[in-house]
Amino acid sequence: MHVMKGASVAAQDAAVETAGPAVDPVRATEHDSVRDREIGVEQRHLDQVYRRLEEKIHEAEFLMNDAAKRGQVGTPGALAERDAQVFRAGIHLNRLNNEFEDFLFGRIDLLRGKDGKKGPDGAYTSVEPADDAIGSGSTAEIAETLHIGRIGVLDSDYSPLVIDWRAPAAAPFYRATPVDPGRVVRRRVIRSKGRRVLGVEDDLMRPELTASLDGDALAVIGDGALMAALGQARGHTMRDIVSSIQAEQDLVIRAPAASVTEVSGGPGTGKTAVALHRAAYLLYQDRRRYAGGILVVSPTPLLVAYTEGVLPSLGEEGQVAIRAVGSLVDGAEATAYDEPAVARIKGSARMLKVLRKAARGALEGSFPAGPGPRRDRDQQGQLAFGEDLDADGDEDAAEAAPVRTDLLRVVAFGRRLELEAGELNRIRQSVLSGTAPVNLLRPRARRLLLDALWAKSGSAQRHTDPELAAELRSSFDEDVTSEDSFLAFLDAWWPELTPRGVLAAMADERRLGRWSRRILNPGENRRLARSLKRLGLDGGGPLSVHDVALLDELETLLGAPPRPRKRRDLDPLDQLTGLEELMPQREESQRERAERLAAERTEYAHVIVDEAQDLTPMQWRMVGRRGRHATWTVVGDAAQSSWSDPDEAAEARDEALGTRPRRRFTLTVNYRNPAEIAELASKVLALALPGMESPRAVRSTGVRPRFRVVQNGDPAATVRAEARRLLDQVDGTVGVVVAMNRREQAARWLAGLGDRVVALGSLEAKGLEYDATVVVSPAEIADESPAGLRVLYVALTRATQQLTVVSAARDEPDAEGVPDLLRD
Ligand SMILES: Nc1ncnc2c1ncn2[C@@H]1O[C@H](COP(=O)(O)OP(=O)(O)OP(=O)(O)O)[C@@H](O)[C@H]1O
Repeated sequence: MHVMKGASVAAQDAAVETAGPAVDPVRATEHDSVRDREIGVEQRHLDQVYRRLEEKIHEAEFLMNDAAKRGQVGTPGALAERDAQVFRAGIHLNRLNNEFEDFLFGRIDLLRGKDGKKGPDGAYTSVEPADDAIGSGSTAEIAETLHIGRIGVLDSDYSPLVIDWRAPAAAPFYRATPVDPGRVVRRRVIRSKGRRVLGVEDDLMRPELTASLDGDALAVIGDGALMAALGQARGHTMRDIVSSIQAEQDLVIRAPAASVTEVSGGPGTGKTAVALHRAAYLLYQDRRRYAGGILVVSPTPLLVAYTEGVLPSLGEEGQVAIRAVGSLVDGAEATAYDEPAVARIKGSARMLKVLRKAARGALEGSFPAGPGPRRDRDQQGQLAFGEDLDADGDEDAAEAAPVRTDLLRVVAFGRRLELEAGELNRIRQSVLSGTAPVNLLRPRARRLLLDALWAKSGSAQRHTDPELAAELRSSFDEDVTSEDSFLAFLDAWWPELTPRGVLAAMADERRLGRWSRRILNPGENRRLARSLKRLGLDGGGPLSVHDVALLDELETLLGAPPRPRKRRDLDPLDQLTGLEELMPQREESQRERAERLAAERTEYAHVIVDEAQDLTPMQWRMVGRRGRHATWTVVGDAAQSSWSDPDEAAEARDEALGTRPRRRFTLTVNYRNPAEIAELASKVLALALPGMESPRAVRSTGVRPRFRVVQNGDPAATVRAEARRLLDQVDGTVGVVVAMNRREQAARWLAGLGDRVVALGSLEAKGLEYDATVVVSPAEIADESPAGLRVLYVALTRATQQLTVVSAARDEPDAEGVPDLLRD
């Protein structure tokens, strides 16, 4: 591997480890003994850390048992806190023993600081060295050594054995550079597995110094912890980057949480990794504030699955919800994609107007032959719309004959009273003239019906005494509302609408046409209606990813109908103290309760949007509703946007983020793609967004992308052969990226090749990475949608090692097989 940035002694070291005889044996032995000695030093430290952790767990367990024995010692809060401590300590030890390859991963050796102040973690706080820290002849003594790990551990004398990576004292581990070293002389990355230290890699931040530690010269072993991490084979899950976070990334991770943090950067610059590490950092910084939960919005379930393990590996679980944008609404797990033309309509801000009309229109007697939407509940309580109900009704409808909504007929005070279509319509319009959600207007509609019937009854004039008049009125209302015919009418005339029900009603092209007049053109109207047919008559069918934002909007427009309150015997103490909220429920543990609350949560304290460039205006509205009082971190790359109208989305984004001040960061280094692949991808970037700069690739492999041309029009054999070849070449995963409509075909092409290789539609490749990729027919991907070139750019930037481009005839490949789109 040829390293493009900084000098690599790692290559030499690798040679020592693997090539043996190629290196001078005497030097190699010396080198090895220094390395072994340094590994031994770190091993002793790690042993000490484990001893201390075990001690702490025993301490916590003892306290716990002791407290339990003595029953009522301490407040419930203190007991719960102790419980939580034992629980956390147990988790940590379990993890330390089993999961982590590198619980302790870093170390910095520092010069004496300007002042002698220590922070809460026991480390000196000064960033700059004391004026006399460097002696004559550039000699210096190491004054402080800090070990950095996934959690902080204090020794019994409160000296720091391990500093939490998120603590201020750990920042120099990430920030120090030879240009701006601060107090750091040597930065060491420690590789360990379980309780065993396997290796160390050092970077010298002040190579000009002759530094010593406890009288011995400071040893320097290898370098390139970053390069080692980047060269590793990729699996099906993302790894954390905690031991090699780079300075520009660290600035974002530790940015203050106020308002909005916006991060842009090209493919592979670590935006997703940075966003997840930031979530862990924020929780560490201010756990109380973020107890309100952190929501990470991810574009696809595949990316959710890919990134899900990162936070637990950083010691954080429970407070962070990573949700795909198609799963933000409870009960909706959408994975289907609409064709681009339909997605474009559903995502557009114009849909808001259509939905507003639909939400109200669904109520009106706009259905042929009088009857309104039939109330018909399935298990999920969804409203089903009768498709153009026949006025004659069904044969077997005798017991549930459709209720007329153009005439209300009741008997009250022994008199027959009627309201006719015109009057009913006037009442409805008057109720609807307000802006309140439709379902919440039902009580008002009911009241106006009663007013109109009361007026008809002529009873108002019977008493002049206001008290008697009021009494009479109230018994009139009781009389009317206890009549089945009135209740049945109200249910039919002002039914409780559900989002799915209204969406399903929009599948009728004529009806939708009325609601979308002058908003969508007839072609768009037809497409939209046709796509919603998938929901079925009862609205219970499968949703597309874009339907979910419409559902969420409808939920707001319709409003949750008022539910009758559950009666329960109130303990007067409950009301006085709110104890019910504070006390742990007996039948539910603290932890279960936390999980339940997290599941029920609809608003969050912090919202992180990954791949933000892809949110449509309607999706921005949906995400915005979940963070109305939140602080935000928004990461994305305009060059990778699969949304056709970036200006419209930017507007919706501004609306969601409001006027909160924004802090902007740009990441500039591509850690994923070797230079050879990045260079090829930049050709598409130049076509998609002329003038946009590509991020700088940090390494090069010397392996150029390969080009293959499909024979006889069927890509199966060519793609399969390439996938097989790449599986032999790399240790990790291989991704085959095709146009969306070839997804299923492509899975068949790869049948039997094992689970290291996967087929992906172009939109699904978003955010993911593989050791090697095969991109099939760039032209086909580019032609899929108005944003096709940007989608192709995403597809071409997924590989960490090797890339093969397979062209079909429409790609117009040249003699070398290079498709037209990728030529100079
Ligand atoms: N500091 C780092 N140390 C080690 N690996 C890193 C570092 N920064 C990023 N990486 C690796 O680079 C790859 C790309 O990171 P990530 O997926 O977060 O980038 P991204 O900017 O979100 O990319 P894209 O926009 O293409 O989705 C990942 O494998 C990540 O682990």
